[in-house]
Amino acid sequence: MISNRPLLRVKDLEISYYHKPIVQNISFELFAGEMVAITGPSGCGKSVTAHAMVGMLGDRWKVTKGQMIYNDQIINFLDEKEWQRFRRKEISLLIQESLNGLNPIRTIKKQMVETLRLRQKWKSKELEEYLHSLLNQVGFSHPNLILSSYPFELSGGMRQRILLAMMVSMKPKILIADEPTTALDAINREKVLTLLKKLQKDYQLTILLISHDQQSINKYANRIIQMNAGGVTS
Ligand SMILES: Nc1ncnc2c1ncn2[C@@H]1O[C@H](COP(=O)(O)OP(=O)(O)OP(=O)(O)O)[C@@H](O)[C@H]1O
Repeated sequence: MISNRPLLRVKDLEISYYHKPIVQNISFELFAGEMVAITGPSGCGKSVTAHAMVGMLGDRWKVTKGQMIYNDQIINFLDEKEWQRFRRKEISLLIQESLNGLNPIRTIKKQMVETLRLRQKWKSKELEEYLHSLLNQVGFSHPNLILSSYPFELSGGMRQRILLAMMVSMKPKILIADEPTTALDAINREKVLTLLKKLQKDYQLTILLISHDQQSINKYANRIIQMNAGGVTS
């Protein structure tokens, strides 16, 4: 069920690089439980906006105007430690580069266990069962095979689904997926988007999908936000 109170409000946001405004007039709201797509021409500021929402703008970037309000709290001014906590518990960002974020010399199991231990202490049997259920949820019917694999042994689509499982295990309220399917072939693209839709339903997860793929957006999103060089028009 989609709530009628916004979980996140972005109000008249301006983001600058070296004090020069690059992205301006960004205003939109996200409601709990919906999947919203942001689309717009290349370079209009979709990724920069997504990074601002999780406190991951680079050194020379700054939010110079406007507000980001999450659950009635202004989050513009969180410090790095607070952002880290925020990214684990509230809003997670899945970006193409996160695929490289999987450590190539560690098995999937080691990496998943590390992530899960960030959230809570586990007894080993429970941990094992939870790992299996997470991998089942993202569509793997032979979790043991996946857990003993190294990232290079898996396809891009499989790695994407593992990252999603790891993010979901942190139980964020909002997941921002920035072009999650661009590097994938049509079959894997469909798998990842179907999975996002399932996670939205199963966990009441709010999803912000940044995508150029109009067909997928129309098929999967509850609502579309159109961004352009002048900001957000919806
Ligand atoms: N590291 C950077 N240094 C300087 N300018 C940058 C940097 N990253 C992005 N920009 C600029 O910021 C603007 C917004 O870029 P952004 O990547 O957010 O666009 P986008 O809408 O996500 O594009 P795409 O759809 O191609 O991913 C663009 O004008 C881009 O050139």
